[in-house]
Amino acid sequence: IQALQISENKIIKTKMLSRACFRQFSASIRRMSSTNIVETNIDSGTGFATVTLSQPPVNSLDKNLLTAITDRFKKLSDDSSVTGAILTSKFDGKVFSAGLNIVDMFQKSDDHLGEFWGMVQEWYLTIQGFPKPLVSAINGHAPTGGCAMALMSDYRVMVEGKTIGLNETLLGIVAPFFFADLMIAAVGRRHAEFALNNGYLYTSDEALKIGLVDEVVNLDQVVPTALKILTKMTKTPQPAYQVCKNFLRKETMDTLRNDRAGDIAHFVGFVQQPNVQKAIGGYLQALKQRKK
Ligand SMILES: CCCCCCCCCCCC/C=C/CC(=O)SCCNC(=O)CCNC(=O)[C@H](O)C(C)(C)COP(=O)(O)OP(=O)(O)OC[C@H]1O[C@@H](n2cnc3c(N)ncnc32)[C@H](O)[C@@H]1OP(=O)(O)O
Repeated sequence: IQALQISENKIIKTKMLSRACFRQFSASIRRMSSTNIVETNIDSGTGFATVTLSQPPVNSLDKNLLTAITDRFKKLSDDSSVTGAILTSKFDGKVFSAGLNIVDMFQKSDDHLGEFWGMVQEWYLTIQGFPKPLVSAINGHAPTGGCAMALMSDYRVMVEGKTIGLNETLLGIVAPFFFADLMIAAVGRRHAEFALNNGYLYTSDEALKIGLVDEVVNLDQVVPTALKILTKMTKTPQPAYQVCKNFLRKETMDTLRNDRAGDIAHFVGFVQQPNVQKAIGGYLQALKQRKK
């Protein structure tokens, strides 16, 4: 009987302990009501939000994902309990993001293209204007728009052995001016001209050499390294951080804000050209056939 009582007490203690652990865990990690394509967890101890892009197969930025990311960052901006954020991908070791969804630019009406580009503008203005420290944990390939999204963060930690770059010209399209300015801000005009004109995709190590990313680490160190630097960045007095970030980024953002309709018209006119459509169609086909 005594033995039974002891083991029952042990069970009760174990249950109490696991409940306490659960309470502690749920108190420290808050899961934001996320869409399943953008998962967000907030650590209530540090106030760090981890935003994980989770749209299979490659996080291509279609209308749904652009809207979900934009909404998420707007909420994180407004949430005073959030001190900073990490942007990463669920498909670690594979793809951070494959950039804008090419299907959204192929054989579409002017209205579809216009709406799509309006969402691209909003996505750019929201992440680039995110007032808190933002670190990209680039845990896979980041071509074109995936690279642009990483460039919108304040620090980039990349996994070894993958590729990153604004390689639009290889598709027969041209990176918009606000992508180009992101590259110029990171690597300077000389490297940016070479990178954009030639649609150059950099390996992680090459990207580190020109300053396109700030650190290259192995896969299991990507997020921990991003957290370490975010901890440092959030120690800077935040009103000063925000004012400084806004001041440094304002000019290009204002150029876009002041003529969003003109920029949309420019995009639609450019993409609807028969030779551009032909190039996009050929590229899409090549992507599909790569696997065969
Ligand atoms: C007069 C002068 C005016 C100048 C004006 C300028 C105005 C603006 C002009 C227009 C600007 C447009 C800007 C565009 C920016 C972009 O972001 S374009 C996006 C380009 N993206 C890419 O090139 C990346 C392509 N993808 C890849 O390289 C690879 O998929 C990968 C390395 C990311 C991953 O490789 P892997 O893991 O092997 O996966 P895959 O088998 O290749 O792909 C799986 C699946 O996804 C499809 N897919 C891949 N990427 C995209 C994409 N970006 N969009 C849509 N779909 C994509 C791929 O086809 C596979 O589909 P299936 O499974 O075969 O169906």
